[in-house]
Amino acid sequence: MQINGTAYRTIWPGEDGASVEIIDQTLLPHVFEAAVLRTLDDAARAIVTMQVRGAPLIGATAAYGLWLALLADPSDEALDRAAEVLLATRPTAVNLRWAINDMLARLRPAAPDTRVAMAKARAGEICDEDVETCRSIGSHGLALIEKIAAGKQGGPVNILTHCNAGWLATVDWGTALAPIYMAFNKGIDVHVWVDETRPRNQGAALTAYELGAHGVPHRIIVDNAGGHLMQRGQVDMCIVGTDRTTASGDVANKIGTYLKALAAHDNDVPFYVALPGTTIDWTLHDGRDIPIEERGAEEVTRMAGRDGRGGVVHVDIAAPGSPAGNPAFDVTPARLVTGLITERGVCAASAEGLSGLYPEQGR
Ligand SMILES: CSC[C@@H](O)[C@@H](O)C(=O)COP(=O)(O)O
Repeated sequence: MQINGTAYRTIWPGEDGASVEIIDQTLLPHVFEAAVLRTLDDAARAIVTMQVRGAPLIGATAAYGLWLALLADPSDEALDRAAEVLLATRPTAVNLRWAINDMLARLRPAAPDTRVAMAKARAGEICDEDVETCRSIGSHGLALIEKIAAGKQGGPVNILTHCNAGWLATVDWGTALAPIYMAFNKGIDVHVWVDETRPRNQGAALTAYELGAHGVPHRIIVDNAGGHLMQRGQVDMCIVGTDRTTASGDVANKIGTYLKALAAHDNDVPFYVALPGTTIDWTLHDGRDIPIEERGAEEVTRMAGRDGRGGVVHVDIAAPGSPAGNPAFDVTPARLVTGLITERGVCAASAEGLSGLYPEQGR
């Protein structure tokens, strides 16, 4: 996607041949700046501190993290240790495990002296594949938006999204936002309701930033506004991303997604989830088995922002001394999901729907 006329991906190999660059998402929307990762620890830290975030991008960063580890030490032991370190960074997004397993399956049989080049090449391929996958998700989701647009008596197609599942959460295009970008590019009148997505505000900070940079009409709303807007007929469809989808179509996504799905169900608003095949955990059938990340209480009790001079400020918003809980994801049961938008097409959120699109997984 373009920022100020320049096309960017969210991650790319450095020109020195020994580093990886990322867009530092902890500085957005105020500062657009790249950060340089030179070591395994840099890559792991970037995932833990959420300089990079979003399920597909976490996977891509882990793949490059393995390459950085091998640059320092291409031995079997170093490879296994690096995989362990990266796997421990965040628990919910299964793309992390997918990318690490994909890399290990190719790198373990290789001789240490060929591993480094192989690792860099495969990490690059994972990124390229992610871009094409998201582009396909966009085309399949576009057809759904077009259908809704055709059935409307004028006015924009109002789409509600939660958290950030745009190009910043992937290598490019995004998952939930890819269909929206394609609809906008095609001249369809779209308007996006952007859930602010407390406590880290990925909606207000990142989704709004992306949509604004691309010129897509949008409005930021507080997380609790969605149900009200749906009751008033002001939401035509919801599209969200996911960090892990079970083989039966239960969907883990940013905390608050489940409540939006309940409100959508109650108001007959279609609720779609966009995902690449790498986000499906074929080993799980019950969404209650998905590990849910518990994050620090300070994300709930304090708000971070910028003052007029661009400095970071933290403001305490909670009663001093009150404890806080911070589950980062929730699970929306398949029965509340209208359809899954994948790179292979749209299917029902069910075991039958998913195995129909990915028959090789059943073998
Ligand atoms: C295409 S990304 C899908 C999800 O990863 C996204 O919706 C989300 O919940 C991101 O959570 P985050 O905690 O910001 O990594």
